[in-house]
Amino acid sequence: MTAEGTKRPIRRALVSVYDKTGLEELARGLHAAGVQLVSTGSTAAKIAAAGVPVTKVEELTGFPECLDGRVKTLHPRVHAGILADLRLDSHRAQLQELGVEPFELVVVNLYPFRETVASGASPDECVEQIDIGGPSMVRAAAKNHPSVAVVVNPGRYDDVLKAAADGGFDLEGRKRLAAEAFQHTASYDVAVANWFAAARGGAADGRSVADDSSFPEFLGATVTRKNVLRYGENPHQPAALYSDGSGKGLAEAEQLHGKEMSFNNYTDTEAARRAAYDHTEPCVAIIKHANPCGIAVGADVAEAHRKAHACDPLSAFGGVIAVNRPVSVAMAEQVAEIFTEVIVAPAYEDGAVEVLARKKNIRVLRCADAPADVAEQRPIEGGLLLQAKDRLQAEGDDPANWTLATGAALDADGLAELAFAWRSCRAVKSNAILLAKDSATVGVGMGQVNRVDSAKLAVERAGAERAAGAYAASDAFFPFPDGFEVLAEAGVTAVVQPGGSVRDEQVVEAAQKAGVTMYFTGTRHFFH
Ligand SMILES: NC(=O)c1ncn([C@@H]2O[C@H](COP(=O)(O)O)[C@@H](O)[C@H]2O)c1NC=O
Repeated sequence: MTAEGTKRPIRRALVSVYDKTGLEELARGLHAAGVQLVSTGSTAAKIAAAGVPVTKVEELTGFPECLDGRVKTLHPRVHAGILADLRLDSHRAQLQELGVEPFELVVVNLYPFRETVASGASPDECVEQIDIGGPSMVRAAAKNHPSVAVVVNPGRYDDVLKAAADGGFDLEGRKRLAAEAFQHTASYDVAVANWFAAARGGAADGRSVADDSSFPEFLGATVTRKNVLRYGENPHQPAALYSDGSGKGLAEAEQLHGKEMSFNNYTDTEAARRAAYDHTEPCVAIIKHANPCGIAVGADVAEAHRKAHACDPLSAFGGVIAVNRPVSVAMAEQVAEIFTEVIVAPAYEDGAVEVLARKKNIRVLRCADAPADVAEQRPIEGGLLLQAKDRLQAEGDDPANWTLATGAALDADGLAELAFAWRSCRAVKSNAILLAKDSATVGVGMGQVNRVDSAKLAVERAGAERAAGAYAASDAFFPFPDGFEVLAEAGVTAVVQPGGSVRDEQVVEAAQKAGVTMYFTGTRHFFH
């Protein structure tokens, strides 16, 4: 059968919408195309006010809308009209017997449940905004797509009017609309289910009374495909980008210039933003393969960028840059000199994008918000792991709370240097050892399966001159003195580490012998 042959002329439409955008034009257009309209309370009132004839659903059902709108369309005269499979003689005959006329079009959009929750409304108000009749009609019409077209999005009204004037939607079109409709109700129900899961027990801190954990018993997510990417981590891996619909975060960043973002660009940019926003002063983080090749803070972003780049100019080639402040023209001029894959910032001063855009390929992203404090998910086969985000801790990450394990206490400037090293170390993956000077990284050791090799790498990267007098941070404790000794031999001034090893005493003794100041934070920041 041709697509033309599968068309279903639209004679009668059921319209019940919370969001009344475009409703008058839709009603006028449908009426002009000879479509009879049946509608609920305020939707019908608006259609009538636009001068378009409309039958109220109450006239159809012979039953008043009641219980504050909880029951309007939940009636066999409505649902039989939606669910009759008009391909079947038996269904058509039954409709005739029952005196029910079928609908060929259902236009519905739902009560604003998410928006009501986001507004901080009371539990009762949120519950009242759980639409029942709307999803019932949408699901019924979508199931019966061989006979009915269903529309849940005002953005589709132009298509509806074209179809109404042109013999109706064909089967392919009705299937597409049905798929959209089920996505719409699925995402709506997930929002409701998540809200219940979080609210169950009603504890103010969100804890479930059932098991006293802060984790919901049910975790639903609906994401929609935003882009198909060229490929994934490797060219033989197909990949795509999905958005959670919040309109926020890296997935929704605005691209101001440059080639399409790749899968690896996204993962590196995510890591770069995490690193840059760990600092409160103007900060620039340069990332390659999810690890920093330079992080620095400065009086302004141009200074921070110069210092971050100087850490490891070789590795910064082709890097991803994140900034926690608007990019100035001065910084843009510097970046434009260096091959850079991506730059992401909350904003760009006038003229900065134009300077960056001198390079054809650099991807320039604007992402207004700081990274959100959301729980982290990691899929594993058969499930996923969920953990709270590794936030900076008021206790262990504030030098005021550190314990001096050995050596002379640092003055305020020295402590600030060590605190910079500690905060930056959080951005380094697997056995992180980081050397810093003048609030800039100078040597980063990462990705090793033992801490000694990371220490050697950090020292080697820094070079003898920069390592001497540097401030060192280790993301986790030294299990033996050997890793520390590599740093001491290189001449570091001070080391900060969580402490907590069974051999802490030996490590502290080694520091004492070497005359190196050592602080314990009591907090660890693994990052894998
Ligand atoms: N209960 C019902 O029978 C019912 N039928 C339709 N609705 C919803 O009522 C709204 C439209 O109502 P009105 O036309 O009165 O503005 C739509 O969002 C629709 O999804 C209902 N409301 C909630 O469940």
